[in-house]
Amino acid sequence: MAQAEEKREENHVLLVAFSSQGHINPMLRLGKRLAARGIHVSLATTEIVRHRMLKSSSAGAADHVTGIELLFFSDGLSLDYDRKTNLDVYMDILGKHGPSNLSALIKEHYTSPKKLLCLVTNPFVPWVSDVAVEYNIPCAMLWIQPCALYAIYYRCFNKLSAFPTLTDPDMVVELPGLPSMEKEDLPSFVLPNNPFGSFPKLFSELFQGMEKFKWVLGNSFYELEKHVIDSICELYPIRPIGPLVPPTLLGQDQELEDASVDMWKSDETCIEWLTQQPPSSVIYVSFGSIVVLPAKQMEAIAMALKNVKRPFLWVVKPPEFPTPDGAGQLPSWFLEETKDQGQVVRWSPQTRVLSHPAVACFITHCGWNSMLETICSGIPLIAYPQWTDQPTNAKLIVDVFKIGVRIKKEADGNISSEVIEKCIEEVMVGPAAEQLRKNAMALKAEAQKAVAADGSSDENIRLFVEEITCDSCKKDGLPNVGNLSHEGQDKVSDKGV
Ligand SMILES: O=c1ccn([C@@H]2O[C@H](COP(=O)(O)OP(=O)(O)O)[C@@H](O)[C@H]2O)c(=O)[nH]1
Ligand SMILES: O=C(O[C@@H]1O[C@H](CO)[C@@H](O)[C@H](O)[C@H]1O)c1ccc(O)c(O)c1
Repeated sequence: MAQAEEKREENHVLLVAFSSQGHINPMLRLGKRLAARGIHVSLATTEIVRHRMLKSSSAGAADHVTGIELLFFSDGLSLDYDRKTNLDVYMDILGKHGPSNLSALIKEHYTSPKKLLCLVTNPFVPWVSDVAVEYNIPCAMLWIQPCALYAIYYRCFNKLSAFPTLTDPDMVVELPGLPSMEKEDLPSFVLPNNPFGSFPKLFSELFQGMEKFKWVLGNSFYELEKHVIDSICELYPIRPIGPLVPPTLLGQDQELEDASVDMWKSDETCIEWLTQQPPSSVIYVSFGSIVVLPAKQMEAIAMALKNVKRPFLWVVKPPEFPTPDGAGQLPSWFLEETKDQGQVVRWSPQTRVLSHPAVACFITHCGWNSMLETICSGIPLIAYPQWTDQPTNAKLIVDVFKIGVRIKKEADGNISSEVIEKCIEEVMVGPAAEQLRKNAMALKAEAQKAVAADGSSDENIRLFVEEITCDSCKKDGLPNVGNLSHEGQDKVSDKGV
């Protein structure tokens, strides 16, 4: 036992993630890249994850993911509490109980916590940096959204730029390295009508206290977001180390195992069905793990899919708790009237779907994991963003990456099936569609280059490992330098920021 503990502390990094699949999986993939460079890695998250993992698989344990040990602490709520509907309460209770429960977990599992090389946290659990201070361990943050969002929040919550207010809700926001943004392009948490008070509070504390993080790593790649990455490098640099997606999507060794958890059991039958479809013919539709669309919007999508008469694969994830008025449910006529046209599943093996040759495009809520997976599959997107980072991600898809189109809402906030049908035709037929496909394939190639040996992201991981393991850096504290693999950020290290 004493020997095992000693090993655990030697060259060891502890990752701490918020409980959602889209937050844990990029952390695990970062863990895998650190492990490939000789670091021992564990990941701590809350008990609800263990519960969901056990429910989704036949395995009797949830203690390891491809060599990464999983540790769990309580978020202070019972397992059957509806965290999604009561998001503000959840974030508040997690912020109150998380720090002491994580601290107790560290004490229980590590005899000398000080020997940990680093704690790595993600944005929804920023208080991990206070636990790092308690044990005198350096702390890094893995930013799990586009670097653009990091730059927007940094400027907004440090009051460095003007953002919409109750008196000027329609102002256009101009920020360095980004296109002009109207209110529908901004993250919902910075808008005056945002109903989730916990997030502006959390982000204000996070972005006004960035000095607690010695490193900010980003799940993105330099070539994808160079202008905005350069624009923030003199404020508080972010080093892109992604995309953190399964190795098979990156053209890496097919034998390399992915590091990820599944909180829902995926329906593999859709892969057999895809195999029977013509190449580049299928419209894939999914809104991720959290979004539940109102009945009217489900109806508009259903109608559009039926009318375009193309094969489709639609993920309709049953809501975990009862929803009002048929939200998240298929219209009653849909399955019967489209039975020879498409498939509906409750949860798909999404990365296998996106890289399947039969898939032509993806109608998506624009969660960042889904977007990165699509970029790495080289297919165009149809953006239908809902909240948080998604509106800005949609703006990036259309105006910066130029790999898709966006479903425009009507004045009353609803969407019409005609508009969706038009978007589908735009990404599937004609010279504009051809250009989107070309752009998507070019970004896929850039993503593969970034993570390959000596690529920009690989170089940033190498640098991070060098810095967390270097004795003099540990003792003296590190300058917060950005990505040294390109010119813009070299300037920062010259100035010794
Ligand atoms: O049917 C599905 C839908 C989604 N996903 C995965 O769930 C994650 C969703 O993360 P994202 O950031 O896109 O959105 P969120 O669900 O967090 O809103 C992605 O990795 C998807 O590959 C999946 O495996 N099957
Ligand atoms: O933010 C939540 O989940 C998703 O995270 C992705 C990475 O940050 C993001 O790109 C995507 O748009 C989000 O939907 C999230 C929020 C609240 C909650 O209770 C969760 O379980 C997850």
